[in-house]
Amino acid sequence: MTERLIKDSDIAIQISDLNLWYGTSHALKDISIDIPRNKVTSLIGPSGCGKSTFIRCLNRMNDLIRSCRIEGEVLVDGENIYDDNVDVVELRKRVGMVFQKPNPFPMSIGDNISYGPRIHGEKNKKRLESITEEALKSAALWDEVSDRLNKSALDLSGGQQQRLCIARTLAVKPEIILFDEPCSALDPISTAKIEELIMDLKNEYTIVIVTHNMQQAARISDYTAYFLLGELVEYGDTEQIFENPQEKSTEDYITGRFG
Ligand SMILES: Nc1ncnc2c1ncn2[C@@H]1O[C@H](COP(=O)(O)OP(=O)(O)OP(=O)(O)O)[C@@H](O)[C@H]1O
Repeated sequence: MTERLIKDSDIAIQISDLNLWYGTSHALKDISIDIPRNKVTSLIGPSGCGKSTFIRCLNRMNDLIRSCRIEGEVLVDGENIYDDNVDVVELRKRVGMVFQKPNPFPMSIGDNISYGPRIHGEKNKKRLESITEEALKSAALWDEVSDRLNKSALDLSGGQQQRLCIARTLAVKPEIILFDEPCSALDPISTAKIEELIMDLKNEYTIVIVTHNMQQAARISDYTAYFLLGELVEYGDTEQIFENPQEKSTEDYITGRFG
């Protein structure tokens, strides 16, 4: 289903007629969807429906999969990210990603954050320190780690590691942050902290999140997209999707009748 519910000037990512195959398996079918700027958009749907595949298209993470073939357009700020001349490293700086399992680098907390800015050319020690502090503050982790920036990131709790990964993403100043089930490995308290953080971050960033947790989608997102078998079944305002779904299969899914 194609629905243009976002005003042109508010669109951060415009996806048109996106199709994706893994070998001969057609995993995403004719997806057209506009993702709004400075909002949280959730992608929901039963296991295997293509949510992760879709979110990975938004910063070309699927390029790393050899059997994968993509057709269609993904415009970020009007530029097709699948054009031949696109610098993928630069794209992934603009469109950051946080994964399901926290994946800090095996290095100190401080170095985890300054690593990205350093590889993108920042060498000034003072500036790196202030970028690190700012990113950790934005990720609501500074107070917990400011006295141990030189200690290994691997000694942090799972929830702290995930906030560290968010800080690491923020440190390279993205425009868009993709979250692929960021809370699925976390306890309820850490989950609540990440949800609060995501809601704060939308003031400055465009957020897209894959979640299995429908309460989470309802709590934190402005817009929700429901996928089934590689198709976008329904997309709309989160309240409308949860309270007044237009499609029977959306209703069946959100009321727990299947999936
Ligand atoms: N690297 C891959 N190679 C081949 N097929 C893949 C690959 N990754 C995913 N698929 C297939 O593509 C389809 C969509 O998978 P995807 O992981 O995107 O779904 P999902 O909705 O994110 O599922 P889940 O909620 O279980 O994570 C599935 O049939 C899956 O088996």
